Amino acid sequence: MPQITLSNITKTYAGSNAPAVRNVNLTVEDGAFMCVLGPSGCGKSTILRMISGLETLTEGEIAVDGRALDNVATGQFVPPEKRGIGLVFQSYALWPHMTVAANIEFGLKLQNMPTKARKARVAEMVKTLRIEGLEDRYPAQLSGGQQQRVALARTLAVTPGILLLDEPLSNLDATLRLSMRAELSRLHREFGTTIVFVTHDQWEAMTLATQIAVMSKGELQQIGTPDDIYARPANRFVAEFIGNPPINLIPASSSAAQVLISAAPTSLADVAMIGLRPEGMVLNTTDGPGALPVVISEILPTGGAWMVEVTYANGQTPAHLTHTTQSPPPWRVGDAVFLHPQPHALHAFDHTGTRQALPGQTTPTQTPLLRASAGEAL
Ligand SMILES: Nc1ncnc2c1ncn2[C@@H]1O[C@H](COP(=O)(O)OP(=O)(O)OP(=O)(O)O)[C@@H](O)[C@H]1O
Repeated sequence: MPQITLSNITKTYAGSNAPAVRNVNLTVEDGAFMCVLGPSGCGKSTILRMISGLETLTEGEIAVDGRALDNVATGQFVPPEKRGIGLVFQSYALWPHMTVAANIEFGLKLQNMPTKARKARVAEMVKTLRIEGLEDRYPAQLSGGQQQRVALARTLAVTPGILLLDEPLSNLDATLRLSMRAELSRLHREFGTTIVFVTHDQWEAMTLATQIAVMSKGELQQIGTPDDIYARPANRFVAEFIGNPPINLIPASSSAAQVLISAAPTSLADVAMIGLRPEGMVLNTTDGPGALPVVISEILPTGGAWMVEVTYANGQTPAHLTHTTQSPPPWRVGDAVFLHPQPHALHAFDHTGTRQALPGQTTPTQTPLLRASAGEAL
């Protein structure tokens, strides 16, 4: 299956003075499930549309297995229909006047596949996508989730080496999203297709991706495995964007940060902000190195888990932190306890927002890109 390479790609739409995508370098390895993740308007769909050929580049090159599909310098441009790329958008764009079977068969007819082979392929896709019994219905007679499956079946029927998915699950309810996620994962395993999946949903990206590319304001912030992105965020933007509830951030100059970091022998000279993941701390009644004396200010059950808000009031500026736990907290609002940070859950960020590895921590496997502009994005 193919590898996709984006080299220094920039896109500035006509009439706009700021690029929607700026100087992005990204390699999607053969057989990868790459999620492009970021807030609305950060340029995710633009990247996908450029890979598909629906948008042209302003600068740079997109290549598949070393063959340029779009190269601004040489003027090379392969039209979308010649790229061998399947595309599924948020709106499924099924042909309304064709039945489910005819929709799936459509691309195979264009490929001049003989009738018998075509029918067999449609039957295979219907089975794979679990839409048996719906073959003779029209799109208007299907639920959103069924339409979604038909759109995927139609795209996968022509066995594209590359599959581009733009928020394909966003119109589905929570239960259907969950089962479609599992289905996408299964399809990726079965077909080995190289997938680029655009989403603003961090949970979707964390559960599906083999690699995640996090974007902000048209720029790539970090590329890594879900674990890299969560445990070793390259900068403050990534640390804050990933994680729910979000990471606790405390100015390094505050006395709360000084206490928390005292267990990790390090100089805070270059550090502007300390981050602590909500699940990366223990509350108990024992003092110790790095333990922060706090008071429980709120306990919120969230169904099988609890959010515990705590306040540290000893310094000049009080610090409010959120803790999450899977066990029922034995505390009551107003109880005084000690907060013990777990070393792996503590993060330090410098004045540009770039993460500084603390003693015993590693730096991200693939670092970022555009250090200065990552700072700008904060
Ligand atoms: N055809 C266009 N002409 C001009 N500007 C555009 C066009 N398409 C997108 N943009 C702008 O480019 C930027 C990136 O848009 P894009 O659709 O790639 O973002 P996105 O991350 O996919 O957002 P969303 O999650 O909301 O779909 C936005 O500021 C958007 O307004």
